[in-house]
Amino acid sequence: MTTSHKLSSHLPNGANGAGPSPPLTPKSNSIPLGRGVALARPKITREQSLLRLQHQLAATPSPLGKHGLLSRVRQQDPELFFSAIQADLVNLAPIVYTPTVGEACQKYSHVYGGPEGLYLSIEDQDQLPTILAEYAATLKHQPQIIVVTDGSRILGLGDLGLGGMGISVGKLNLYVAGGGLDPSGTLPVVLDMGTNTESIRNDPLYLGLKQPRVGLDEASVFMDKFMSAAANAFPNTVIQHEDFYSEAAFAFLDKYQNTHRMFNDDIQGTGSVILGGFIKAARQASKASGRPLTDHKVVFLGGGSAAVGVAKEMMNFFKMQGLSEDEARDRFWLIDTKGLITSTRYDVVAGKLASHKEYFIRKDTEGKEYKTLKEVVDYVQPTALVGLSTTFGAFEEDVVRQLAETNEAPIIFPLSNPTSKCELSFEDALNWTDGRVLFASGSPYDPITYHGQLREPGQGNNFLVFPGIGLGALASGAKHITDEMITASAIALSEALTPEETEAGLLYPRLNRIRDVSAKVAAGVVIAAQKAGEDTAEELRGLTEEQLIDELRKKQWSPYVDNSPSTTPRL
Ligand SMILES: O=C([O-])CC(=O)C(=O)O
Ligand SMILES: [Mg+2]
Repeated sequence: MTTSHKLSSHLPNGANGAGPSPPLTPKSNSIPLGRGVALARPKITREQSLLRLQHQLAATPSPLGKHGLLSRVRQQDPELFFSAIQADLVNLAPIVYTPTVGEACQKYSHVYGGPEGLYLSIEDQDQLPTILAEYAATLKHQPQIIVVTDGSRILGLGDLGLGGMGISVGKLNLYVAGGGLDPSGTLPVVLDMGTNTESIRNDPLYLGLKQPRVGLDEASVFMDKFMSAAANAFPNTVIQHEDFYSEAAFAFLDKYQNTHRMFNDDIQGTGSVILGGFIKAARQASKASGRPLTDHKVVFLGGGSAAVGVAKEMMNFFKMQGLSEDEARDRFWLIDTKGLITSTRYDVVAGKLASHKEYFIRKDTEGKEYKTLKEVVDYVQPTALVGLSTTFGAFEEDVVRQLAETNEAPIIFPLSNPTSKCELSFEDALNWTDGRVLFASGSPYDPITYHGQLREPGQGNNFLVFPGIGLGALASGAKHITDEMITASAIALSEALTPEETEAGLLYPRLNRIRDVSAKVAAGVVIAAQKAGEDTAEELRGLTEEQLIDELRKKQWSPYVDNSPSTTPRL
């Protein structure tokens, strides 16, 4: 076997990526270490450090520049980093997370500023147990959440190979900022199996394997080795799968869901957050139209892992209204790149449809094919349109206007990320529906004053649930993350809005309450784990939802507060 790196090349400096790095030590030709050195440094308060960082951010014009600045701060001083994020989450989430994190992944090898987690190459797959055991031995605190990607489908930006590390780091930042996880309990991982993006392979600065991505069979062998090495080295960890291409995402979820404590954020996290938003939107729309909740019809543009995952999760809405599984499935129409997925379409007849889409094949189209979104909307007359197509502007004016003609309150969720892939902007959505739209996008849009009224867009991004799912699984000591736990996270999210937020017509709680929201979602997950008999945390049994939320809230980590694991059990 060829080994391109030494073992140590997998290991980040000091602790893990988001965890504390060792203090900077002076080089040998500078003043030697000692009390005198400390006295000879400027005396800086935390407030000054934070203020300086805020000034530097304000003076850095580009979002990517701000992202780079914050990444460097996170590596040197995580408490300062997280205090800055907590002080201004609404403005900084789009910098450390979607949409800017997408650009950071695209340019990862160019802006690389040092290791941020574990970079595991398929060439070293047989050494994974050693690599992870050695890594575990360097840590003071074991990781609690691992986010792992193979970089094969980063947001809607395609195969970015090793650059996918950026998304693992970004997700874990929100686990800390939004969920209250201790940063020393986070471990970002990228599995490098090559990349199918030629321009990346040809880039002299590219840090990953310069070879085409291995096929699913080889990837599965590597994945097996990773999952078992990770479970052995870190037995209490929750593993979040992120941004694997659809086929791999479904295959791995299917394989590990019942054997490991894991979930797939794109299939299940996105599914949950959209179910949560749809529960609110469908109620509002039915109130406006007077039509029953079971009458909603949902057209999806997109047939990837997120689309199928979301549609399956949204079926729970109809089941909650008493529909059977078949009746619930019947409320969905999925369109992929070849049009509406029907039983008579040529690739379906030829048995060439990707297996994850089979569940949603329409059998009632009587041999007719519907190629475009417009044709499908004409045919179905839906009440809701969901976009997971990664096609910018795909919800065109005529389609949106038509939806507005047949619905008092049209539900439109253009969910593709980042903003450069979004199907419809908030502004167009308002203008083309006379302001009647119930809107949620995956990436953030600013509020807009429409006809004198301030309108706030929903952001149906999985960050509203994945920290709660991970923390709930962790706190309950659940052996696995069941479908019921995922659905519970969606229901908890839909119940997390304050009366004022509901009154303002919001579909999701405001981001500045993310810590409360994550605790509420996590409590829902804990209760579902207890009901399913999956939990092992006996001390949480018998607590009410309110008591659970209190417990979880108390354990949330904050910068500069000594809630280290030695004194307080961590989440
Ligand atoms: O990262 C995000 O913003 C949401 C997500 O998982 C994706 O788009 O793949
Ligand atoms: Mg994702």
